[in-house]
Amino acid sequence: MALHLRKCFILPIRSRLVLPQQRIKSVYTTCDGFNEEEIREKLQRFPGGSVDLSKQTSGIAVLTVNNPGRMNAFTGTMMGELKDRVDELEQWTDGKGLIVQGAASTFCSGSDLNAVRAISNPQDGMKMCMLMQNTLTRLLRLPLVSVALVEGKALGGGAELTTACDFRLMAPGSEIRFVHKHMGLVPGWGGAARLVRIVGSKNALQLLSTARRVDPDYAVSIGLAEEILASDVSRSLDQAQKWLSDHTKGPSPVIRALKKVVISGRELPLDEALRTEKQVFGTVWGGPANLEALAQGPKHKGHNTDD
Ligand SMILES: C[C@@H](C(=O)O)C(=O)SCCNC(=O)CCNC(=O)[C@H](O)C(C)(C)COP(=O)(O)OP(=O)(O)OC[C@H]1O[C@@H](n2cnc3c(N)ncnc32)[C@H](O)[C@@H]1OP(=O)(O)O
Repeated sequence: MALHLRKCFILPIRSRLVLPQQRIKSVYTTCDGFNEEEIREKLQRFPGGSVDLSKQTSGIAVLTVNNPGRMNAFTGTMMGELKDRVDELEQWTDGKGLIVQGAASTFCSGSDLNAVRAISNPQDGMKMCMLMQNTLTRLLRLPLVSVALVEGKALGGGAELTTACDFRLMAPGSEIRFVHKHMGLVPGWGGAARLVRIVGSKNALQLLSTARRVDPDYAVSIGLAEEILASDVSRSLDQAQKWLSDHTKGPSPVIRALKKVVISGRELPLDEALRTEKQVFGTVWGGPANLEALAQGPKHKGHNTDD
């Protein structure tokens, strides 16, 4: 074990965040006994569905959990595909926004119970856990403003997936539900750690210990969701696109830099967050967008500076 550890290079937390010109690092590495190939090979035995990604010239991408015959439950192969899509998004340097949705107007009903039954031993469960925690942590750390578009049901791992986005928009009648207690489980994809940071530990403990249905009104009241969409289900994605484009108006490098400084403010001790902020500031100060704004002179007279 000692020899094994000496071979590992444990990255300090600051180097695991998204820094300029640096790949986002994973939570678990070989030092933690994590072998991605091994768990992905095991999960390959549970095929079905897909995780689709469409990147638009607007700088907004749409990631779709696509397994409608099973309420968009994650099969084993879909867990691997989600990781591959996050890899793709990390390489997408023109991007500034991301919408995560489910197919057929419902979000996601968590892990495919058939896969769960087949890997229900602690060792395999924790390996699946490490794969999904790595992926969802990197998803949240992408330099993209991300929104979970919640229609229908987001249950179990599906509820955890909503917490791996910066924001949540909910369609009328939709629900987020941490059903883990009823499965004799706790969240394993990082959903508990993120939920505490979103709604606070009291609300998080209530949602987990009651496994209650969180409808849009309640979600907004506890800060789990930003807004409730208009009732026209056929336009949910359009509404989410409009909401996100309003929140990402401006040059992509600036929007990406803003997400980076918020990530470091959220995850790093103050001194390190300040150092990261200075580093990111250096990537935009005197950059094209800054120089163009200076050339235009003062323009922020009205309340809405986006006019
Ligand atoms: C903890 C976390 C983890 O892995 O760490 C997890 O996510 S464990 C998984 C946590 N998720 C759950 O416990 C949700 C389980 N699913 C449900 O409670 C229900 O299906 C709802 C999602 C509420 C939808 O109910 P509804 O009556 O509308 O439809 P339904 O139940 O007939 O489901 C339609 C079809 O989707 C399938 N289906 C639904 N959810 C599934 C799932 N998670 N895994 C595998 N199949 C699933 C059903 O078996 C059914 O297939 P057939 O027509 O062929 O019968």
